[in-house]
This record gives sequence, structure tokens and C-alpha cells, in this order.
Amino acid sequence: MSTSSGVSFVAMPPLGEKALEHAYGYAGAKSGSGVASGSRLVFRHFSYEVAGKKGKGEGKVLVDDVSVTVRPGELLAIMGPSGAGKSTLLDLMAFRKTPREGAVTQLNGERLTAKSMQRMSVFVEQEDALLGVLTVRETVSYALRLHLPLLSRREVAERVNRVLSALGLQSCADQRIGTPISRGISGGQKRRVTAACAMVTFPRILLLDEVTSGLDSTSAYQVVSAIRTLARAEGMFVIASIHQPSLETLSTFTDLVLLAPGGRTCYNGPVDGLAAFMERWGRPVGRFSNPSDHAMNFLNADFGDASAYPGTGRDSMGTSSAHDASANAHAFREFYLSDCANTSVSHDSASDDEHAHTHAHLRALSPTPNSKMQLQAREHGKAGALGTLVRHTLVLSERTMLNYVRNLLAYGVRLGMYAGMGVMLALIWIRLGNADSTINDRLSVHFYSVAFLAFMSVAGIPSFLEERAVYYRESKNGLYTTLPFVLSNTLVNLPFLFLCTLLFSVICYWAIGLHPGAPAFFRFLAFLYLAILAAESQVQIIAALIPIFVAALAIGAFINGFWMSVGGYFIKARSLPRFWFYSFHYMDYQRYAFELLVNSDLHGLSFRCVDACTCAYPSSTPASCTVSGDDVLTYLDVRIGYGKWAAILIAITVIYRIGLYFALKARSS
Ligand SMILES: Nc1ncnc2c1ncn2[C@@H]1O[C@H](COP(=O)(O)OP(=O)(O)OP(=O)(O)O)[C@@H](O)[C@H]1O
Repeated sequence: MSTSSGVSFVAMPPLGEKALEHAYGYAGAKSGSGVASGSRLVFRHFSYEVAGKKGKGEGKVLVDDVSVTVRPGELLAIMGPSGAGKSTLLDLMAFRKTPREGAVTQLNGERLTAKSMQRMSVFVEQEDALLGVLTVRETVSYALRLHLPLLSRREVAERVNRVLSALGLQSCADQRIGTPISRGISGGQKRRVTAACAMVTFPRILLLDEVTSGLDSTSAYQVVSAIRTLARAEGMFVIASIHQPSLETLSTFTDLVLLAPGGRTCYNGPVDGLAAFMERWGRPVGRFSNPSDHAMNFLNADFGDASAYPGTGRDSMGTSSAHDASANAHAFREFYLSDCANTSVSHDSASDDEHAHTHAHLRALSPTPNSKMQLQAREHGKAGALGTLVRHTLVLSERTMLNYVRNLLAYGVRLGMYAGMGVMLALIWIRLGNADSTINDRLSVHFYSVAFLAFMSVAGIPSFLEERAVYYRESKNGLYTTLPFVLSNTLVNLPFLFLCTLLFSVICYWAIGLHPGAPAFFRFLAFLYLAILAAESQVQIIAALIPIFVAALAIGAFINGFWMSVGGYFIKARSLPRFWFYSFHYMDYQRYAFELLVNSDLHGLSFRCVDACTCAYPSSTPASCTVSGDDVLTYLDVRIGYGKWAAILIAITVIYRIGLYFALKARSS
């Protein structure tokens, strides 16, 4: 096939159709194989509107009664100017937004629900949510292993290699994605990795939002070609929003929907029918023009009159304006509507009769053996719900652990920070001794340890936000649910936070001269660890609800500051205003940790009263010129049971973890 500009569509090296078929390993994969004729995925009457601000104007229509029909093995392109509503339309199709009443989604005549759509489809979003320290191969492998946890390592490797070859990612397969401190693969390669994560699961419906953004025209063509090969072999329904496709890329698509601002359909038909359509409208495509670029010149209302644009076939001597441009988009739409009335170019109008006719046949269509839904169902049948949960948790834990180990910026720096704080305490509070004048210094060591270590849990927000973004991409595509994510996050956090606490404690405990003996040291370590666990869980809830680093940081800092204020250190607990004492003081994890540390340290110690036998705290043995640690505890009103207080801290952490589960769930809905 050749274009008017003489460019060959099929001779694009190095990954031609044959190479792609080879890469995917489909024996005899050719146009239409695995495709049941007559099958249809239908989206009808999709409209979406956002309400205006209270009392300030009307709502804004983002998608206006769009209907499209997709056949298996074929690719539908959605084009339109920036802000025309392409992403919104894809969101509606994926059930991520709720359309206005009257919208219908049907596959083979059967109405689809949000759940069935999630099981059958994969959505490739505009943003690439990837873990920066993983290599390309690891990223795609984990996506497949999460999708099909029972697949053998060899099968995973084979399948991943095929998809990497198909998307031209073999050369960077063992390169890392990239973090702020180490440059990894390019933006275009990241796009392809995101597409690979979706394609490796072999979905029945593939929704792609600007999958070729950031790619050069050759890469864009090859990515879309790879998708087409897979779509044909698997009978997959593919809908992709796309900007500025080259002629080759455009010709890879079967059908095209053009949207004008406001989500209004201005063309809905075969890609190769667009040039004829423009001709009918009286704006023929120039000899060297790309039909989609030509059509888009009339739709963009942001940059003035399209008729001033070279190659549109019209001259403009006047001043271009947004008003003229908007009039062009309007005229385009008007012509489309009148053209639909006269011809059967629109799928929507064409499909009405066919729809009823094919309904009976379509029910007979069986999913292809590789389809996401079927493979998942087979896996689920083998493993059971509990088995699937365990396997997902294990794979996610493995990936998170790898992320922690490699992520020097997020975790190495954090570990170093806890060590640094240990050194600081060790050097400033060095060898406190047993004079009564040092009792307050000891109290401040315990307060500082709990409050500051807990406070610094905000340092975990950036890395949690990265994991959270990956979690949303994967869970929305049905790879796993919230529970294994929370469980794996907890499992990997436990040893990491223990390491942080251990490092801090070993460095400063003996240097300060806290309560002697190994049991006291292990109590210090254990109680501090429980406090850090609670702090980490609390900050993750905040980041789950408010995924903006600066906002989560500010709120996390504020809440920890609040717990410090009501913990009983700055103001004795009994002196707190009643409301704070009977409410938040009892919920304050820092309070329990502080009291545990103080009790463990002071209980059993005796302090010399150095100032002419006048003790810093009321002594029960003034004659001996000493004050006991227990006298101090009595004065401070710190009466605790180790087991009870530790159990409360564990309970707070468990409640926070449950809170994290619901926070993640709440945000995903
Ligand atoms: N919640 C919302 N409230 C108000 N306006 C919104 C909302 N969501 C999206 N919009 C607006 O709707 C329009 C369509 O957005 P959408 O992201 O679907 O466009 P798009 O065609 O995908 O654009 P692009 O090509 O730039 O990604 C934009 O003008 C956007 O600002």
C-alpha cells in the first residue's frame, strides 16, 4: 500500500509484520486469525459533564453523545485537539468515570459491567507509573507474574522476551527505568514499557491513552504495529487516543473518531475514508498532507483560524481568531452530521441493523485461549482465593524488597539519617551518669527518640507515592487487589524499620549510658520499634489520601507535632486540659512509647542528689541523699504495664494498617 506522498506503509524496518509475528510466537498468526467475524464491542451514547461550581455558571460538557463500535483485531484511533475529551472518553469506556444516563457498553450483545470490563481490559494511562530502580525486563516480568502468579519462571522469561522484542525494547531490557539521581531509559522507552506491561497480560480489550506520545515516528509506528499484530492474533479490541500520527502509524489503525472540543464527534469511520470525507466537505487533503493533520487543523480552537494554516486549501488574508477557529470546528461537526444523514460512514448509524442481526451469532464467540480473563480464571481455579492472595503478596513483597534494596535515595538516605540521629544523640547526651540533675536529660532522650524518629517517617512519603502510583495502575487493571499490596508493604516495612531502629539504638544507647544490661537495651529497641511502626503506618495513610508530597509532608508533620503536644512530656498529662487528656492523649502512640521507654530506663535506678541533698524530684529516701527512678515515675504519674502498653501500640499500628487499606480503597473509587 502506498500513500499519496509515495510512502510505503509495509516496508518499515526492522520489525515488519513477520518479525512481529515471530516475536509474539503465534504460529500462523495472520490478519484476522483468532477473530470471530461479526463480533463487536459497542459503546453507545457516551456523555459526560462536570458540574459548575456552586452558584457559578453551568456545568461543562466534556464528552457529548459519542458512540463507537470496535471489531476484534482492529484498532480504533481517537483523535482531537488537546482538551477535546479523549482521555475522558477512554475513562468512561473503562468505567473509571460514570457517563450520563443512557450510555451502553456491549460486547457481543452482552451488556458489560465495571467488573467484567476490568477483568477483560487493560488501560494504559497517559502517565507512566513505574518503579525507577527496576530494569525494563524486571518491570514487565513482575507485571506478568502478578497477573499469572502460577506461570513458571521459564514461561515468564519467554513471554516477556517476546513482548520486549515486539516493542523494540530488547536493547534496553536490562537497563533501569531511572530515578531522580540516575538517568535511565528515555521517555519514549518508558511509554513502551508501560504498553509492554499491559500487552504481556494479553487483554481482550486494550485501551491506550496516548501510547505513542514521546516516541519518534518510527518507534510510534512499530509500537502500533506490534499492538495490531497482537490484536489480530488474539481477536483483541483496541482503542487508542493518539496525537499526530505519521501516515504509516495512521494507516495501522482501522477506524478513526475525531473529536472537537467539548467531546463532540466530527468524524467516525474508517481511516481510509477520511480523505474522501474531507473532499465531500470541500476541503480536500493536499497531495503531501496527512489526512488526520489536515482534519485536525479545522478542529483546534485554541490557535486561531484554521483556514490560515498552510495546506488547508484556502487562503486567509484576514486576522485569525479563536472565534473563527471555533466556527471551523462547528462547521466540521455540522458537515459530519449532515454527511451521516446522507451516507453510512458512521459506525454508529451503520451498526444499528447489524447489531440485531449479529446478536445471536455473537453469543457463540468464545474468548481466545490466551485472553487475560481466561488465563486469570484458569489461574484462579488452580490457586483459589487464598492461594492467589498469598502469591500476589509474595510477588509484591519480592518486588518491594528489591525496590528498597536498590533505592539508595529513598531508603539508603533514610537509614543514614537514623544512624546520623543516633550519632548526634550519642555525642550530645554522652555518658549522662547517675546524678539527679541528669534525670530530665534522660527524659528528653526518650522524648526525642520517639518524637524525632517518628517525625522522620515523613521521609518515606516520596517512595510510598511512587509505589502507590504503580499500585493504582496495576490494581485498576485487575492485576491484584488492595489487600496483598498492604500486606506486602507491611511485610517489607517490618525488617526495614527494624534495621533503622536497631542502627539508631546500637549507636546511642550505650554511649548515653541508659539503663544498664541487655534486657533494658532490648526493651528500648522493641518499644521504639513499635512507635516507628505506628508512625510509618500513620504517614502512609496520609500519603494514600493526599498523594501530593508537599501536602502530605505538611499534614504528617502537623499530626506528629500534635501527638507531641498531648503526649505528656511538654505538659504533664494530668495538667492537660480535660478534653485533650481524655481524648487524644489516650490515642497518642507517642505517649505509650515514651512512657514505655521512660519506665524501662528509670525503674530500678537510683540517682545521687548532688545539690546539697536537695533532690530534683521528691524522694522517698531523702536521708540517703538519693532519689529513685521509681520516685520519678510516681511523680510523673507514669504507671504502666509493659505488656499492656506494648499491646496498645501494636493495636494502634494494626488499626492504622486497616486505615491504610481503606484509604487506598477510598481513593481508588
Ligand atoms: N474534573 C474536571 N472538571 C472540569 N474540567 C475537567 C475535568 N476533567 C477534565 N476536564 C477538562 O475536560 C477537558 C477534556 O479533558 P481530557 O483530558 O479528556 O482531554 P484530552 O483530549 O485527553 O486532552 P490531551 O490531549 O491534552 O490529553 C479539558 O478541557 C479538561 O480541562
